[in-house]
Amino acid sequence: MRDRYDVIVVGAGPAGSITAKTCAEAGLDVLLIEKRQEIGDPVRCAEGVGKDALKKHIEPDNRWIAAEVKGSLLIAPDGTEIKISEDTSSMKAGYVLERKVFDRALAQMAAMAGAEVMVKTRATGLLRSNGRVAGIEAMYLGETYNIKADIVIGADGIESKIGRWGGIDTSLKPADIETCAQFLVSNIDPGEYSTFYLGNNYAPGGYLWIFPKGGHMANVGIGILGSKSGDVRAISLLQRYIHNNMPQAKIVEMVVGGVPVSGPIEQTVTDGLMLVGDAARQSDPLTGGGITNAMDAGKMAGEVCIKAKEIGDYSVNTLKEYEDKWRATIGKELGKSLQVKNLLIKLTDEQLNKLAYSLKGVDVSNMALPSLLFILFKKNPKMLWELRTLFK
Ligand SMILES: Cc1cc2nc3c(=O)[nH]c(=O)nc-3n(C[C@H](O)[C@H](O)[C@H](O)COP(=O)(O)OP(=O)(O)OC[C@H]3O[C@@H](n4cnc5c(N)ncnc54)[C@H](O)[C@@H]3O)c2cc1C
Repeated sequence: MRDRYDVIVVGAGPAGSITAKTCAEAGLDVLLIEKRQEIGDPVRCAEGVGKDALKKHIEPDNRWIAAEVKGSLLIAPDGTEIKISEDTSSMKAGYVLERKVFDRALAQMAAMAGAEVMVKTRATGLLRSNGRVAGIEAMYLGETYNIKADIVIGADGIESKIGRWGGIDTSLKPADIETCAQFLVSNIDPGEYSTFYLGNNYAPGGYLWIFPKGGHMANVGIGILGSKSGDVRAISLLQRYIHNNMPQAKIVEMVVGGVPVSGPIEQTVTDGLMLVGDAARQSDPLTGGGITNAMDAGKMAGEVCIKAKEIGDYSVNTLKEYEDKWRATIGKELGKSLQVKNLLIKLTDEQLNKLAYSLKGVDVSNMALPSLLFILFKKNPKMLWELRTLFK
């Protein structure tokens, strides 16, 4: 480790590794640090991604693809099924990853591009110079180091402290967090679709998912909205579901974690600092998916670092280009998803059933989620009136 870099990236998840790789490929001096001793482990993810969104960044590799899924199956509270095919759906159809291997492969790409990678290295504070962020304080093997940089990237996930230390408000209210519990179970046959169960009985303000992982295994999890859960815990609902519906299942791994579902936050850059991925609350408020958004944002942030280095300006004036770019792309989609989520969480189970019935006789199998929503809106204008602005 040196005492100075062009860019320091804190957090070696998908956001951090893609940012580091993008910068290193352009010849910038990059340090990528990860507080855990193994990149990608423990997993905090259901590991579903869309094929096309992923392929923009990395060639699919069987080392980290656990299973391919044909599409998504949405199950209404009364059991009515809606099947959407893989090709056009934005519902996390495509691959179910082995994130322990995937995250490491992304960090390896950053390393191969020239980034220095350090594990078991935790950012513990930010350095400042002339009022701007100018590096980090880090803890490595019990020693504290001050490492300077022109730009610090906060890619430190939902638990991000970098933003707060940099004076950016990243606080999340209970209504902004989906609290999740998941078991990797074996001895089941989950089929070839990612399945989503909706309804308050399964998951208040969220959903229950079953993602096939190949070899008679699946990620079975529940996410519930902090503001809707009351005394109910995601883990208890999950245990009940497994007990009642998959008595033969053997639990081989457990995951707990939170997903930010706030939609776009006010600010993600300041002088010498940018936030990417979950640290910037860029996961989808409707689906909870954040892997490919994190990668897209990492690429955008990396490109802006390169530009900043070229012109020698690391102030918010230059870094703001990243904020403008992600808001115009990822941010727009997050805004729409937030609108849909905010309506869906208000619907009763009966209303959800009604929505599912209204698709009877309609072939939705090759429909993308926006088209599906449009049809639902056309058939249920009163119930979905709040969403009318989405279809202008
Ligand atoms: C239960 C669950 C299920 C999910 N399922 C899906 C899904 O199916 N599909 C999907 O697309 N998304 C899913 N997500 C969301 C997805 O996991 C995240 O959106 C994604 O990992 C965000 O990537 P990231 O790089 O921003 O953050 P992370 O992957 O969280 O990486 C942040 C990294 O920063 C490190 N770090 C934190 N603080 C410090 C520090 N001070 N110093 C050094 N390192 C630090 C952390 O250890 C971590 O490795 C799920 C999330 C949960 C909790």
